[in-house]
Amino acid sequence: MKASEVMADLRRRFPNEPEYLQAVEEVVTSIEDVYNEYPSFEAENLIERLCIPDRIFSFRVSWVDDKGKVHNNMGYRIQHNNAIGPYKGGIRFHASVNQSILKFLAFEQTFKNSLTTLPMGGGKGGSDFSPRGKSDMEIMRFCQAFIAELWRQIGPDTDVPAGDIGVGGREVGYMFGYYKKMAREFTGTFTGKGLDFGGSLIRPEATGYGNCYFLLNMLATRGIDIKGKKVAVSGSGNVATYTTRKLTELGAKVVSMSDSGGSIIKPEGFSEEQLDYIFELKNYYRGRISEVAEKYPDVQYLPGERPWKHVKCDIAMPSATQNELDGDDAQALLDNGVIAVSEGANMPSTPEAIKKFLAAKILYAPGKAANAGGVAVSGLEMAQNSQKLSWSAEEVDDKLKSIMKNIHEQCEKYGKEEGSDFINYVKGANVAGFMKVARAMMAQGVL
Ligand SMILES: NC(=O)C1=CN([C@@H]2O[C@H](COP(=O)(O)OP(=O)(O)OC[C@H]3O[C@@H](n4cnc5c(N)ncnc54)[C@H](OP(=O)(O)O)[C@@H]3O)[C@@H](O)[C@H]2O)C=CC1
Ligand SMILES: O=C(O)CCC(=O)C(=O)O
Repeated sequence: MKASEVMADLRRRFPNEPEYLQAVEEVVTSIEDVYNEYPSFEAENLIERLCIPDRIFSFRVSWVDDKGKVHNNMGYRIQHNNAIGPYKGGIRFHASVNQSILKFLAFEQTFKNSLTTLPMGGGKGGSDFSPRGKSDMEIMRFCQAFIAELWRQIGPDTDVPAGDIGVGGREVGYMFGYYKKMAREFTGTFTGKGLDFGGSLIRPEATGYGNCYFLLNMLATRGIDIKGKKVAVSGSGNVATYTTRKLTELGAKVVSMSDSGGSIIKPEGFSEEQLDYIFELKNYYRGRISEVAEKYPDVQYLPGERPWKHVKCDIAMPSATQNELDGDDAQALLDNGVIAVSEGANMPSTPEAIKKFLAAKILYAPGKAANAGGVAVSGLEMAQNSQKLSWSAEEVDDKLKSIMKNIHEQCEKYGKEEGSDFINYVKGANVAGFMKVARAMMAQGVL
């Protein structure tokens, strides 16, 4: 295959799906050489079958708000690839959700899940419904209406959803409850469930903690200690807040956080009290990040800004959303001496930013490797559910550490540049993730 021809064809067929095309281009470009070493791949047009999702469900979700007004949102589930296990991936509720965004996420998820070494295929779903400002009853009615449409397409061995932006424990609980009622079964069809009904210890922490474990593995390749390092984090949701918890435990200093309204910065690092306040504000009270600066005068709020250009840091961990760090942001980080970028979010760096990080040969980990801890612990939750057992927090955390170490090793194996010590984690993650899925697809015939 020629990556440029594959992309030209996909651009012609899916012209209005920029995020999907962006995610696919990165992968096809990185795997082009290895793909061409296996003529049987091309003979079975594997690349096209891998890039185009197995199927897409889209549907209207009608629900009634607290005042009796009827709203209609769009709902989707993308079942991308199940060569190595049931479709698996989160559900996103955010006003910006569309088919292109979910197709990029489902595509990325396929390679990420492969990297975990657990038997999970790739999928993603969601809705353009925004949970912000909605009451618990409105959220519940929306989740029930969403699952009323989707429940027939998912199941413990078919497709296992979980959380993502705008979907946390509360939403998973409502969706699981309604699924259970419709399907008349109590199985592990969702992960990220409450601990009282089949959830796994460490699942809420897993994406943020896993990213820190991956970062430690990267820093170790250059003999760098994380203690005292300044870390710019973006976002203030599930991934970002557990990232800052682990960073603090490891002795690093968090110098920024953000939400869709703007960023907060503190060049010498937030205190533990401030980070605890942010954790509660965002996870329990659903407040705005600007409130932190109102409470603490030594914290600066920058409305409408992303943190990257505004505060010096050694390490950046973008943990909010896609394309939140562009070429100019990357240049500012590099000018300020950044040594590592480890992505908590999915595809937060634009292609221009990635090019700059790779050219500067800093430690740069793409989301599909660095944030795989979340779905990995989801895979462990599925294993516990099918065994009807719960493992201790220590056992799950140990498994998470060893999965992240293994992902790092796979990236090193496929991404180390010849004649140098530099590891191209983008290439490493894409090739390693691809090879396992490709072998499984070849063994199963043209489907
Ligand atoms: N949850 C998980 O287990 C995993 C999540 N991820 C990825 O991590 C990222 C964060 O997810 P998660 O923490 O779960 O989601 P949350 O909903 O818990 O938090 C999302 C955070 O990002 C901010 N944000 C969302 N959209 C935008 C936007 N368009 N511009 C600026 N800020 C935005 C939100 O701000 P606000 O509060 O204003 O909306 C919030 O601070 C996503 O890319 C997700 O796909 C990856 C692997 C696993
Ligand atoms: O836990 C999961 O199934 C999915 C997590 C997720 O959405 C992701 O890895 O992007």
